Amino acid sequence: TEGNKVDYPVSLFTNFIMSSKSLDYENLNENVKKCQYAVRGELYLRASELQKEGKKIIFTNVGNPHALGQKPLTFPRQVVALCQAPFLLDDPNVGLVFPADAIARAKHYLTLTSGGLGAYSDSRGLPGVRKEVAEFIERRDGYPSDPELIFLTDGASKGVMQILNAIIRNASDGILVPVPQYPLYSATISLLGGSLVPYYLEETANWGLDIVNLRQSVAKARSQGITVRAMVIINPGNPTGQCLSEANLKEIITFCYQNNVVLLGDEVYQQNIYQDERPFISARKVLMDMGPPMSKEVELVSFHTVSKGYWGECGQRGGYFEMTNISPKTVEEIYKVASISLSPNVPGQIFMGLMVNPPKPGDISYDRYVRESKGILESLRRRAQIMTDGFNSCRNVVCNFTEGAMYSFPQIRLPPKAIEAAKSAGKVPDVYYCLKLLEATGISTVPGSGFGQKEGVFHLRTTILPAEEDMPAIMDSFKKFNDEFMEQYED
Ligand SMILES: Cc1ncc(COP(=O)(O)O)c(CN[C@@H]2CONC2=O)c1O
Repeated sequence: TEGNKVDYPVSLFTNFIMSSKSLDYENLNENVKKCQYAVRGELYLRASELQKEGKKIIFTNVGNPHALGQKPLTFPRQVVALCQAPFLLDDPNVGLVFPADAIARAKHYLTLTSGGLGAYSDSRGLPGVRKEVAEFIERRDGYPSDPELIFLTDGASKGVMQILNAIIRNASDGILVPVPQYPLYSATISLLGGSLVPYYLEETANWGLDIVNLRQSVAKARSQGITVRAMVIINPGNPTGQCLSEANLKEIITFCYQNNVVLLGDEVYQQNIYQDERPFISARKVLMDMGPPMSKEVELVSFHTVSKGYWGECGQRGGYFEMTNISPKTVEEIYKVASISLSPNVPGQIFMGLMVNPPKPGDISYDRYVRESKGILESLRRRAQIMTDGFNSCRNVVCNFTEGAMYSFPQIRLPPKAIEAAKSAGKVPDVYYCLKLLEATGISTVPGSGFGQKEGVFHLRTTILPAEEDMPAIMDSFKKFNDEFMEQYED
């Protein structure tokens, strides 16, 4: 060296400049590159670009009620506000702004935490809130529930990922997923290097589950060397909105018992029911009703969230999963992995506690809570009907009624010339159609191909969340676009 100048061999720099960087795309985990999540995919990105260019966009791609104007329920926000700012509780005028039951509830939750909302909780969540969830399940199903088998999570998504992570060992492990499916499942299975085993819902049977198709899917997977380990049900369905009947659930539980498959019951839309023929019944209740051996043998994990229902508190990231007939050693392992992330977010946990244990008759806040929640649910039911009727008024569109959840999933019959045009544009037909819809009307949807669908059949998914007063105009705008599209491409 001369003085303090260090002469490095040129090869070192050459290597440095020539070799790609660790986080360059080509060096990424292949499973990361493989996974897809259409709900915030190409259409959403294009809609965001158009919004930046000043176009008015109606983001009906995500089940995100507050982003579309739904007001939060008052009581939970009062309680969590006081929990977030406990110094307000010391203000002599607090009772002038907050109702006594909200004040009392906030004080209760603060005693459950170990130092307020800023402190980590147990990795499974606050025991006091897990107890509230267990009591909710007992009231709902009529069977005891153990708080020790309930883990609170940052939204149901994280719970689903934790459980799939525990199940999937390698590419030979198959997970049965309903198609059309919510792409949290396909994306997570890809990310974890497992195999998705599709079972097709029958659109002409109101997206009913066909047990024969289920058995065929399993047989095909096994012939390919796949071990089917778990079965996902989404009830009510996303994107399809169907509600499973008690008979369906009995068939599914029997199937899981006969095939030694763990049932993953995604029940995040259990509050979102828009018809009376098939009210929500939990997989756990049906399992317990069936009695031994199944009620003792069939492994079940049930998921719930504060993001849906008439709460719509998506951003609070509150969720839980409950484990039934899962071996204690496995529960410990799942707890061990949960502890890596230290703690689910505490405000989200409190929202979960409030959702499963809302104001009761006689409470000061009860009337307002019932008025607000009933109002939201009744409006969602009306919007589901407006949207279904709007789609079915178009000659090339057929749409099953949204029995539950918060989506409409119409089938769009595309003429050959449109399919040709899509091909020339290098797009999947329903992506092409949804992009044209977006450009013409600002309505941002998700193409059916993002959820999986039968070959040669095309759909789009939209939510029933736009404000009720805007719904007729939105459906008129859709109908106008669709009629013009068909004029252009129909033979
Ligand atoms: C069936 C299903 N399970 C789980 C989740 C995740 O919920 P968390 O918010 O609790 O993680 C969603 C969210 N639905 C997405 C979000 O909005 N639109 C959708 O399709 C869902 O539809």
